[in-house]
Amino acid sequence: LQCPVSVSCSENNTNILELPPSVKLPVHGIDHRSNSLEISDPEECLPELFLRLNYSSSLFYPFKSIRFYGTYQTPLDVRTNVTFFNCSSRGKPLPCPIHVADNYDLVDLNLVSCKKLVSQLMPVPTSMLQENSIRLIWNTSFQSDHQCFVPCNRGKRKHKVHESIILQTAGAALLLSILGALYLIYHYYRNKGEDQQRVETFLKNYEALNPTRFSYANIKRITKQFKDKLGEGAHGAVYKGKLSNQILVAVKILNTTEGDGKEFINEVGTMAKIHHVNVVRLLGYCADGSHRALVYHFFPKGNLQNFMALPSNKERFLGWNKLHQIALGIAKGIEYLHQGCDQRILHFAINPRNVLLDESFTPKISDFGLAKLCPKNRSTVSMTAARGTLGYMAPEVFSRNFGNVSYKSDIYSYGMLLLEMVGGRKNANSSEETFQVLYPNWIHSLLEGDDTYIPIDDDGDFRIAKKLAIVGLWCIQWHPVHRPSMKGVVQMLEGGEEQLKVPPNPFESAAASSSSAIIPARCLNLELEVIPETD
Ligand SMILES: Nc1ncnc2c1ncn2[C@@H]1O[C@H](COP(=O)(O)OP(=O)(O)OP(=O)(O)O)[C@@H](O)[C@H]1O
Repeated sequence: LQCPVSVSCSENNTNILELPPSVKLPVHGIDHRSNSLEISDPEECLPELFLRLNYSSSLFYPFKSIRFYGTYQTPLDVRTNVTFFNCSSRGKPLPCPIHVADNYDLVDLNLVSCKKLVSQLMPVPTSMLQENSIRLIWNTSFQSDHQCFVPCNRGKRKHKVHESIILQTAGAALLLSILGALYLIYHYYRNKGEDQQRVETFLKNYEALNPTRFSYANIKRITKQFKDKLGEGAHGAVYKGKLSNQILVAVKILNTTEGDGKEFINEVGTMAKIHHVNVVRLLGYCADGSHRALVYHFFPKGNLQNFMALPSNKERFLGWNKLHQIALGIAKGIEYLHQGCDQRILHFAINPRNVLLDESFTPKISDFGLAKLCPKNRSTVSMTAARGTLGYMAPEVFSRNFGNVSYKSDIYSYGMLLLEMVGGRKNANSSEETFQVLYPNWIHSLLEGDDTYIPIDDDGDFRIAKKLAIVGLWCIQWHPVHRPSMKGVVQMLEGGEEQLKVPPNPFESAAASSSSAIIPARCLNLELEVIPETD
C-alpha cells in the first residue's frame, strides 16, 4: 500500500509525520483507540509548513478529518480558502513570520503591513493553523494499514525490545548451539579417546592373554643361556628366566628327540584357551627350527609336592587351613577345565608335582602335555595308551576293563592327591606302587579312629583333615559313576564336614589279601564287562 504520508522515527526518538514533498512534523502521540495522532511544529510556525505543502486532496491520505481544540472536527475534504501572509517585513523578528487569514480575517489590521503570499484551498481552517497543534484522524477502514502509524517511541522501543529480545534469544540460542556443539565435539573426542583407550587396553590384554611366540635366540636371552635350572621333568628341563624386571618366567625346554611334537601342540593349543586363577598361564612358546619351549610365569614356591608333609614337619607343613584352601583351589581349577571352556579339557596328569604355588600359596594347575580336549556332550574319550602318573592314574585309564575313560579319571587323580595331602605320602613310607592301595585303606582306619599316625590335636584341624580325607575317598571310587563331579567336590569342600558320609573302602579286600598289590584282585579279572559310564 502506498501511503503518501508516513510516520518514521527521528534520531532523537520522536515520531515524525512526513508529508509530501518534504514537510516533517513531530508527532505528539498516536491514539489507536481514536485513530488519531497529534502533530505540531517545534518552530511554532505551522502555517509556514502548510504553505510549503503542495496541497492536494490525496495529500493527507489516509487521514479523513482533522480535529482541533480537542473537540472540533472537520473532514479534510472540506476546504477553506486560506491566504498566507509574510509578516517579517514588519521590522521586528517574529517567531512565525507566516500568517494565515481567511476571507473574514483579511480586514485584520495585523496583516496590513504584511505581504500577501498565496491563497489556497486548505483542509485546515485558519484558526486551527494558528493553534499550532492539530489532530489528524485516519479512516477506520485503514485499520489494516496502520503499520504506517506504528508509534515511534513505543514502536521503536517495542521494536527495540523485540529486536533486543530476538537478538538476545538469537544470541542465547547461538551461544547454546556453540556450547552444545563444543560439548558434542568434546564428547565425541572423549568417547573417541575412551574408545581408543578401550581398544588399546583390549589389544594389550589380548596380546597378554595370547601366548607370544619367541625365537630360540630370545629364549636363550630370557634364560641367560639356561643359567638357572629349576628342575627336570619327563619331557625336558625347566629354567628360570626374566622377561622384564617385573616378570619372572619358567622356561620348559622340550626334548626334541622324543615324540612327534604332539605334546607341544597339545600344551600350546590347550593353554592358549585357558584363563583361570588356578591354572598356570602360558605366556609364550618357542617353535624355532627343531627347538621347542614353553614359557610360564615363575612360581617361587615351586610345586605342591614340596609341601606334602605331616604336621610334625614344621618346615614344610603348611597348616590345615592352607591345605584346605589349596585343595579347594585345585578343585576349582579342575572344575573350570571340565566345565568352563567351550570344550572339556581333561588333564590326565593331576598330581602334586603338577600343581605350582604362587607367593600366597594359590595353587596353579600346570603341565598340559597329556591333556585332551573333548566335546562337552561326550562323557567319555577314546585313549589309545594309558596316560598319567602312576599312583594317580584312574583304574579305567590303566585298563578299559574298569570302565570308560572320562573326566571322572581326573577326579580319581585329584582324590589321590587329597589323600596324600592328608597323610603326607613321603612320611607314610609307602612306595609309588603300594600307596595307591595302602593309602585309602590307611585313611579309612584313620577316619575310624584306628590310626594314631597323624597327630591332629586341634578339633578344627581334625575336621578339615577328615573332610579332605572323606572327599578324597569319594573321588577314588573304583566305579567312575560313584565318583562326584568337580562341582560336587567343590560343594563338599565348601560345606560342613558333618554332612559328609564316609564311602565304602574300595580296597578293603585288596589290602587284606596283599599289601603290595597294585590293583585289587577283583579288578584284575579281565573278564569283567566294560562299565559304561553314565552321569
Ligand atoms: N612355572 C614354574 N615356576 C616355578 N617352577 C616350575 C615352574 N614350572 C615347572 N617348575 C619346576 O620345574 C621342575 C620341572 O617341572 P616339569 O613340569 O617339567 O616336570 P615335573 O612336573 O616335575 O615332571 P613331569 O614332566 O613328569 O610331570 C619342577 O620342580 C617344577 O616344580
